[in-house]
Amino acid sequence: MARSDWRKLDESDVRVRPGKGTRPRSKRRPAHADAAPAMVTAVDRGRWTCAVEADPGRAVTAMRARELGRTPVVVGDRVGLVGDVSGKPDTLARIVRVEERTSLLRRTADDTDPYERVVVANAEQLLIVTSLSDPPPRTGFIDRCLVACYTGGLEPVLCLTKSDLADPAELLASYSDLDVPAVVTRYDEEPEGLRERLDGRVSALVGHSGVGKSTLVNRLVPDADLATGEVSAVGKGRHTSVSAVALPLPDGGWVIDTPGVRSFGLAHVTADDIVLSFPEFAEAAEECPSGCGHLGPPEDPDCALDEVVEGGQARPGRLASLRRLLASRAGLEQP
Ligand SMILES: Nc1nc2c(ncn2[C@@H]2O[C@H](COP(=O)(O)OP(=O)(O)OP(=O)(O)O)[C@@H](O)[C@H]2O)c(=O)[nH]1
Ligand SMILES: [Zn+2]
Repeated sequence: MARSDWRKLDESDVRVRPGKGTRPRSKRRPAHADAAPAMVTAVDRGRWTCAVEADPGRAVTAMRARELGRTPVVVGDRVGLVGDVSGKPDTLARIVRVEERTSLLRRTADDTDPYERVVVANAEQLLIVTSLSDPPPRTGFIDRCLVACYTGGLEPVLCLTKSDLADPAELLASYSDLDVPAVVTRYDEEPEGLRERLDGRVSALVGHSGVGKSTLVNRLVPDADLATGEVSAVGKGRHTSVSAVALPLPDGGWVIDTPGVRSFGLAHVTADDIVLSFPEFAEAAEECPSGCGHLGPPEDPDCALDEVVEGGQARPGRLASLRRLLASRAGLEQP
């Protein structure tokens, strides 16, 4: 899959190599060469929970070193830790380094939070959890997730739940032209296909309330309730974690649950960003008039993408799917 130039989306989110800025190198910096590599698994009010690479079972609580300034540090970030990394009660390590991110998943701004924020860094794939019935699937949501994947550098995976209630064939058919991998699950069967997909990888999960995401997470991660309970005990009760949390899979890999994430910020996404994820159309898009939205006639009568299909270099279904994604982005711009 061609990667779009998602790194340009928002400089402030991606300024992840501290030390390159205006701040002079401090004398202490060389000591950070042996900072312990770790991954952020949870964030809660100025404290970061990290899993040390050498011993992933050890949960280390850390603060952000002053020299990092306001560099955002989110779940999935690969960091360097110094200080007390024993993970013993009442100890506190310091995050002195944040590695360059390989992917970004960004949340839409809402009323309580006027800024778009990175929710998860470095996830390799996004599991788009959708129930086949009760609640019925919403393709608009799926499409927006796909755009977030293509522009954020994640591989999308459709996870269709509750197949005991409805046949997945129709929904699968409507995504077949996008070549999105899909797994189908039901709660009375072991999710073996899903386990295989997740094995050894870092995967974020997103889905609307009621689609069966908790049911899945509990199945995949024994003691998931326990793990989330620990980090979400912020006066709201054990199971109301509101930010992403990474949970270790028993055989290696992580699932990052994203409670409360209902959609993704597409405000900075351009039509070209999306087209770049479709290699067969990327070149033709350069022939389009500037500012072309690539929707085709009547909106974009001179769009060059139709010629790719007419010339037999791409399936018509691919262009239709691409344009459906483009339209879901364009729809956001209307009041
Ligand atoms: N028929 C059927 N019901 C399911 C399946 N998976 C989950 N459910 C039911 O769907 C409801 C919602 O499941 P949850 O796992 O709580 O869904 P969720 O997406 O985590 O929703 P929230 O907890 O609200 O975030 C529950 O009543 C589950 O028992 C399934 O495969 N088939
Ligand atoms: Zn065009």
